[in-house]
Amino acid sequence: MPVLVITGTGTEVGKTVVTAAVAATALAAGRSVAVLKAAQTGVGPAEPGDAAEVARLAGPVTTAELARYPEPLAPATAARRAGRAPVHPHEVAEAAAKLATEHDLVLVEGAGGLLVRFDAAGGTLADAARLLSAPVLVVAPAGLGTLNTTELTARELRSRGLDLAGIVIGSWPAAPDLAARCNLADLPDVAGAPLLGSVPAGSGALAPAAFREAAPHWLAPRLDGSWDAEAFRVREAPGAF
Ligand SMILES: Nc1ncnc2c1ncn2[C@@H]1O[C@H](COP(=O)(O)OP(=O)(O)OP(=O)(O)O)[C@@H](O)[C@H]1O
Ligand SMILES: C[C@H](N)[C@H](N)CCCCCC(=O)O
Ligand SMILES: [Mg+2]
Repeated sequence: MPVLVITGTGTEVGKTVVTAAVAATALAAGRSVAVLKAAQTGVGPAEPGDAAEVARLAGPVTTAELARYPEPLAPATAARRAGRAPVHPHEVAEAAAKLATEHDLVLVEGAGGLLVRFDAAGGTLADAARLLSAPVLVVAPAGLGTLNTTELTARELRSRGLDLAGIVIGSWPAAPDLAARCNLADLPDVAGAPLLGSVPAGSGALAPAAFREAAPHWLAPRLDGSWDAEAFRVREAPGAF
């Protein structure tokens, strides 16, 4: 199934920008793309959400959002406080599977990190990935502190039998410090999965045409949307790093 679940080590790590880069790369390779934001929090009804931001940066993708809660909180908390129905993992999986029948690639962006709760029963994006048997891409920051949160995320994925496709650095600094430079060797090691790319800091502010032109160069070829589940199981590090 052409579904890639995009999670991160936390919130504000660049999941949306990475999702846009993967979408732009797949579009440039001639593939049709859908972007599903499982639950959007912290955005008002008339404001663009993450899926709209992906479309703005990447180009013509189908966008979908299962629920929107205005308070900038975990989806389960925001739903409870709003007195509204939460989004359950099976609904995320069903929506992604439906989009997958009509698109070459479906990108599912979570909210915050992997174990952020979507419903009162503790359902998470990991549960949706499991229902979909979809590989998971982990977006991580560069710098001191990322090794621990990346390894925790990778271990949790593995303990659930999920396929960790690889790591992408969400915002690679123009002047990387010692810790960031060392991350290039250490992140794949602690994650047990390849570093599949890095998006330069500030890329989210590029003009869409410049973003679309540059995005394929930030990612390993396997993220062009032509991958299949088998290809993603290959664990060699990309030459670009
Ligand atoms: N490579 C980048 N270039 C420019 N801005 C970036 C980049 N990465 C992250 N940002 C900025 O950092 C902030 C967080 O990024 P982003 O919205 O992608 O986070 P997220 O991981 O998707 O968070 P959420 O959990 O809210 O979905 C945004 O303001 C975004 O513009
Ligand atoms: C509001 C924010 N930008 C995200 N949409 C939601 C992040 C939830 C994080 C919850 C947590 O880990 O404490
Ligand atoms: Mg986001």
